[in-house]
Amino acid sequence: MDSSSSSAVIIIGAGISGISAAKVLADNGIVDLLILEASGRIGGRILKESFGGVSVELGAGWIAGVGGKASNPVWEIASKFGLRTCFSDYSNARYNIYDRSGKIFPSAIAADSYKKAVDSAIQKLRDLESNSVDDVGNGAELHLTAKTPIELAIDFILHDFEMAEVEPISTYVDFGEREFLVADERGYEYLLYKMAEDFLLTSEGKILDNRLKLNKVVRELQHSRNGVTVKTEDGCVYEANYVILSASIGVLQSDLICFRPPLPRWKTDAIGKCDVMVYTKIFLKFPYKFWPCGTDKEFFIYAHERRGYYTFWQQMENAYPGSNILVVTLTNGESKRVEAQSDEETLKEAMGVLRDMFGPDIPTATDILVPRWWNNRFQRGSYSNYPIICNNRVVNDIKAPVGRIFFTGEHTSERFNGYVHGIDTSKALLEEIRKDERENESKSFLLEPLIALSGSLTLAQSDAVSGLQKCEVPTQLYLSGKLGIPEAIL
Ligand SMILES: Cc1cc2nc3c(=O)[nH]c(=O)nc-3n(C[C@H](O)[C@H](O)[C@H](O)COP(=O)(O)OP(=O)(O)OC[C@H]3O[C@@H](n4cnc5c(N)ncnc54)[C@H](O)[C@@H]3O)c2cc1C
Repeated sequence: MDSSSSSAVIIIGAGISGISAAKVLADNGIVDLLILEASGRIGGRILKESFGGVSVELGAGWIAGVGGKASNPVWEIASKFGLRTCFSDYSNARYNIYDRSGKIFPSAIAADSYKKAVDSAIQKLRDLESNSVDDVGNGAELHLTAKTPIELAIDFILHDFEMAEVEPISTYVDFGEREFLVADERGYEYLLYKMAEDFLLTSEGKILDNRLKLNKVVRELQHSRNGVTVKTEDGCVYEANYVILSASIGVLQSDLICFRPPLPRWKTDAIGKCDVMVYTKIFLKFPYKFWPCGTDKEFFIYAHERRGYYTFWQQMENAYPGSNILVVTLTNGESKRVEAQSDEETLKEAMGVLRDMFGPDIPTATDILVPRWWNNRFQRGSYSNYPIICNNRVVNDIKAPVGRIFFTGEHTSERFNGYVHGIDTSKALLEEIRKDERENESKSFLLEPLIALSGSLTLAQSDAVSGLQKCEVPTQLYLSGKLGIPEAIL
């Protein structure tokens, strides 16, 4: 067991943001780091699992935003390491909408319903914008008028899926409107291992570096102007000058990590304002295909009077020919409901829906996989869901440091929250450390006579001397926009 080891920086969480933060620090010569990860692996919400003979992505599955003027950095890394991907064409989904008797809605009706839903949502969005309210809910306002099964189904795919027509999606705006599904046996997480290889000791695909500690659940962060003490569930204690916390917004909203002293009110208020989206991909394996195939049939939709009831389906034939796998996506309330029931019950419901669409004679799935992101105490949901018209202050407060604790993770990115890429990493901390070093150099020069004396002082007195090398400027100055991050903490 580690007892009270000390590092320059402790990074909590080894998802994409924790690993990229560590890489930025290491690339800049800060190698005295420690990564504490609660689970037994790196990757966080980038997670593959073997299912039905192939590798499926339970978390992030798509590289969203490709083909535009600017290059998507995740796409660049994926291309560099030869990750196998498959283009996803959502544009036909609206022409594959099934009613409960298995009939496909005529394309004219589907197109018309789709246009009406988009127009009405855009109009409502404009109304909300012109009301200049600070924070406007998470989309519920946009879909109040959907009533019939087809309207509800379209509404679900417009809002619970990102189909660019309604809310401008920053990944599309910045990087292009194409999306590629990762279909690689090594998984999306392979990119993380390749990133880690650059700065951690690895051998044959395994990370051997003892600066990465798995199964270390951080339960307490005790912080002061001098540093941070990190306590883990197994009773270990680690000291650091700084901490970077990459736990998800759902975890920050839970009581998993206790802060001593508690986080200030502006911080907890901001954390509380961000909604958590639950997004669940349920995988079903069949003995043979009974659904129509082809590139224009990759996605299909089930129109039911209950919004989001097994609405959005994807067949995996384009990604993995011959795999005979279907994926259905549930969100929020439906996700939580399904997480709480047995997989047998979920299988029964899903088969009921498939039999509505394809008739009573289709075979029952031989296997089912139901991820449980909501009930995972290291995730508590799938990704952050900021209000549609959001005062930037909320995101800024969520990412602002508190003393020596810095925050990173998808929820701290103004433009790309909810996605794998664009995550703010440790550049702010890096500047802070550099500044700290410069200040310490000049201050220790000035304090040399005092420090020389400290040999004859009591412990408390010498602490006070080292305390003289620090000064505190309220983090609120950072928040008021008067200071940048480094100035705010020093
Ligand atoms: C179902 C699903 C589908 C998605 N689809 C896409 C997609 O198609 N495209 C896309 O770009 N993005 C997608 N995302 C979002 C994407 O996965 C995330 O934005 C991204 O992976 C978040 O990375 P992160 O490092 O910020 O957080 P995480 O990956 O959650 O990393 C945080 C890490 O912190 C650890 N941790 C938490 N608490 C503690 C603690 N107390 N002590 C120590 N460690 C702790 C966790 O175990 C975790 O490993 C999806 C996510 C989900 C769940």
